[in-house]
Amino acid sequence: MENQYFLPFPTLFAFLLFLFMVLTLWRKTKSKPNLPPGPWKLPLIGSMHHLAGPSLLHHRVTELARKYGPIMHLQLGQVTNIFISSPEIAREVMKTHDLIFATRPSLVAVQLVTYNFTDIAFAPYGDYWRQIKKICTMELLTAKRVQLFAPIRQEEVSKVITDITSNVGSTINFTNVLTSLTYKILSRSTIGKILKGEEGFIRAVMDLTEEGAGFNLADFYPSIKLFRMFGSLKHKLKRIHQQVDKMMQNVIDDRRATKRESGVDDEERDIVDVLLRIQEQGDLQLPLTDDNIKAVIFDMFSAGSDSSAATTIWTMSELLKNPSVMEKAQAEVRQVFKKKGQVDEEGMEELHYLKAAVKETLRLHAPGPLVVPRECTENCVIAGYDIPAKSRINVNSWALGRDPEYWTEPERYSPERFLDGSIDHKGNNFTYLPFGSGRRLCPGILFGLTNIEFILANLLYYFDWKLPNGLQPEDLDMTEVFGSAARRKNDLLVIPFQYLPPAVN
Ligand code: HEM
Repeated sequence: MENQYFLPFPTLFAFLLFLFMVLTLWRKTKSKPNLPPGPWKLPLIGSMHHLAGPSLLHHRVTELARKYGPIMHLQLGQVTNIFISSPEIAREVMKTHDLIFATRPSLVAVQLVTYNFTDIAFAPYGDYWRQIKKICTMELLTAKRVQLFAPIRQEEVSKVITDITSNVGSTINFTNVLTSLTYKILSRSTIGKILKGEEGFIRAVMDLTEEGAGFNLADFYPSIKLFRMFGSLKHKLKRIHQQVDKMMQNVIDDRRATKRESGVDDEERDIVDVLLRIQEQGDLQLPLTDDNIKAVIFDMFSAGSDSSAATTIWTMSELLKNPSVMEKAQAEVRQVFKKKGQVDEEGMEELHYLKAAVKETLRLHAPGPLVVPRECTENCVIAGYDIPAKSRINVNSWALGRDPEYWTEPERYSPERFLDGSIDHKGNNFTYLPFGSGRRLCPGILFGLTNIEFILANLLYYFDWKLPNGLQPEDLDMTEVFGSAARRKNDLLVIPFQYLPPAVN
């Protein structure tokens, strides 16, 4: 009798063949995500060779995006990197799916300088980040606090005005003057003083920030632990970090000692005072350690000082390069403060043209041209493409600000395009993202802009400016470099001429 449980051979063969084809097809569609387009890859390094060469990273990826499209995939070592350069797709990432992209990649150098990611900028999305960001926006950088720092701004800016007054007619290094001024305002607002050996501290913070932002092999091969343990970077970074750590710990210890000795809890004058009060209250879900406080102090310097100095220097460069814009900005400042005889904080709200000029600077020269990288926490679909979990997402704010589809004559410096006030700094318009957008939006917008605008208003009120050595405005070099911020490659040299003598208070 024929066995009823066995199929005839041809039927069995056809069935197995069919099953094999279905499985192969399923595996193909299942295991190969539909990634965004991108350039060809080599084994091990992926697309890294496409980034080799003298071009800055944001310039190079903008060039590549012209070929591969506004959502582009670059495999860099083991890490999937996604570059975005259209406002619609930036909106999908930073607004529609903001939660999935609300964390940052755990970069090796950053781990050390942020005390194991317990700062604000690089803390992974979660309870700690929510707590520290809330402290930052509700306590450290509120409008009231920024206003309380006004006397610091006033004092430091007046010292610079006096210095420049004694150097009228001579060439001054504007880059140095403004880097130091921005640092001093930030330092006094954050830790209440300017540390001895100021130059050393600025240099150390800049070095740490630059090393942290720099290329590090271990970040592209996260599974190879050996890369994490070795490398010259680690030693250099450790050495500078130890210096900075010691300085910050001394600040905290001194402050505690002063409070103990005086026995009074007088008003909070700076960010350290606020953080120590919050630490002592002890009612946080996750208690604040001294390391957490140092991580936040470091963030204030690293996120706030180079970005603000670079913006002020770029604005001055653009005004010098565009004399008609300089004339309008100066006329406005001089008109607004004519009666008072000096620049003060109350009049700042009336400086619509100067504020538009700063916005225009940030469109063309955002200090973070690729915002700050985010990491995707789960598989998701963006613009119809699969984005695997752990991909690094880079929103190209430099390309967005220069896209001819959204900006007329994008390379022209024209503050007028911002005068109607329809575009704000808060990342609601995805063609303009100098401060990022969504949950990770920069909390230092008000503080940064208040400092930048106040410094510029003073410089334009008291002085006229010329380029040295008969250099014509159109010949001013605007080449940029990228370190801790996108800044001028060459220092800005200028000659001041007194327009009004500084006010005597
Ligand atoms: C012109 C000045 C500044 C610019 C252009 C700027 C830009 C940015 C950008 C692009 C981000 C990333 C946002 C994102 O991922 O969506 C950021 C984050 C941040 N900025 Fe600023 N920033 C400036 C000034 C400041 C200042 C003055 C401070 C504080 C003193 C500050 C503190 C921070 C912090 C703590 C973060 C991290 C926020 C988070 O991850 O949740 N920034 N900034």
